[in-house]
Amino acid sequence: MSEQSANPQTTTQNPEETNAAATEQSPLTALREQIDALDIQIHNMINDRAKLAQDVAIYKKQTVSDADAKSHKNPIFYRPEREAQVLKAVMERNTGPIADDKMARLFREIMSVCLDLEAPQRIAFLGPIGTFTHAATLKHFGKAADTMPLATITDVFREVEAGTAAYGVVPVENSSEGVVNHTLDGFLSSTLKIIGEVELPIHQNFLVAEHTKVDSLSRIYSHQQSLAQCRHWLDVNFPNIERVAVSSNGEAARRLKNEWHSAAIAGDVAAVEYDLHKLYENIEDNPSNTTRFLIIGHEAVAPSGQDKTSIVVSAHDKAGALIEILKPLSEHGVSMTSIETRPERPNKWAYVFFIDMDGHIDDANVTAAIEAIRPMVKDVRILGSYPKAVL
Ligand SMILES: C=C(O[C@@H]1C=C(C(=O)O)C=C[C@H]1O)C(=O)O
Repeated sequence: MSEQSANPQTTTQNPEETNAAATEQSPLTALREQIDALDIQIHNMINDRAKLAQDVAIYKKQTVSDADAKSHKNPIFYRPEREAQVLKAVMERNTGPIADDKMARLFREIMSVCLDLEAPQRIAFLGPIGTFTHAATLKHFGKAADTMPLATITDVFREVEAGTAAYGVVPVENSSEGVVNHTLDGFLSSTLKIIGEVELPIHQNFLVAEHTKVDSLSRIYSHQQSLAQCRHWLDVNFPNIERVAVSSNGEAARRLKNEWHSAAIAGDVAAVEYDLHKLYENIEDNPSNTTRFLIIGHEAVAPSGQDKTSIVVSAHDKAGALIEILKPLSEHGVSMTSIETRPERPNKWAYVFFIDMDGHIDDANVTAAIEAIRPMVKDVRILGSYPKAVL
């Protein structure tokens, strides 16, 4: 992004319009003058906001506790609960004509650059560039984040654990394909916490490059899940071209560079990254297809007012164990939002349950429910309390 002066005072005009305005000011010129005047105010206010964020950064540095300073812990600049509250407030007070979610996205980007000014944040994600996880990363952290594509979910866990990246983004479930086992299993061998979630509607595009000969297409590349999500559309529109599954949608898009007879199925981020043209948009068979991603990190998150808590429970291998575990939740009025079962490796026929519930671990009823589960099971681990996805 280019550097801009902190206090813009000048405006530029199209010379043709300046000539027209010399004789009589056109309504267009008058409207644009008003826009220019507002832009100056908005511009200055954004920089004023950024200066306050810098003051917040100074405060955060000063208030790192002595114990933390001794163990060389850095202050925590990124505050997911505060960002969720800011975005929620934007949506609640918005009166239009700009839609609530679009207005929130503008503020998302403003916060992204403010946080970057406080301290740049490196975010590892399941790559390569152009995947839906990349899109989810930009949606959650904004475009100022220093993003780091990695080849596998295990790599994302590892780099965040090692501190190479402050946070990581991994897919956890798709509304039509189900859970991503690698991500759930990642938590079984890691001490990382869940610090946020992001939901992304999955829209697939039929992409071609500048040099593609659209009339003689013979091959289409995509990730196997995306090919499956567009199966019916492909059967109807391109029944005879070869479908080739590759490691990711980003990789599919990348391959078009050297091939004139191939197309790719991928999302918007891939189209932009690889300079491809959308021959057809929204070609997914199920238009409400959504993927949920988790943000992983080291620090616990304070309550935002609308939170979720995730736990993993290792149950005793006996009949009725699950029913027993779920009872304390309803007894304490905690609503469970999802449950997934995974084998508890290396033990044969033993299982762990990943349970998501409404509320924060600081809420008395959530703590009470979890404490009531504890004596019934081999182990309970709190994976994290974090703000529900806002955007
Ligand atoms: C300014 C702060 O730091 C960061 C930037 C925020 C913002 O620009 O509003 C919000 C939360 C933090 O991620 C803060 O903690 O308030």
